[in-house]
Amino acid sequence: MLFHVKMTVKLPVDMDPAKAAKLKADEKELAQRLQREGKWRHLWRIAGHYANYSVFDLASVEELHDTLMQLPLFPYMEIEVDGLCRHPSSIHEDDR
Ligand SMILES: O=C(O)C[C@H]1C=CC(=O)O1
Repeated sequence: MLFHVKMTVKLPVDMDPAKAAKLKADEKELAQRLQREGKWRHLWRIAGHYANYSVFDLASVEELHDTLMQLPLFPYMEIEVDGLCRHPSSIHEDDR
């Protein structure tokens, strides 16, 4: 199942810079592992915002929920999710 996810990161302005740096490093490590596993298919920065548009390819809504909750930055994110399905006019057979 494909999911389009918008993540907007809102770190507290008074967060300890070392704590913020650790959270970002841990987030990057997990994000790159999930990309290597084929679960996090796209990761795009939204220009001008500390936010991203992502596409996840996961087995279920439960797996999406668990994956998002594992993200180190999860407590500091606003997350919007849309489920995706194949468009009847799409010419790309590998769209799922
Ligand atoms: O920077 C972000 O958009 C937040 C988050 C998503 C992946 C990652 O490495 O950090």
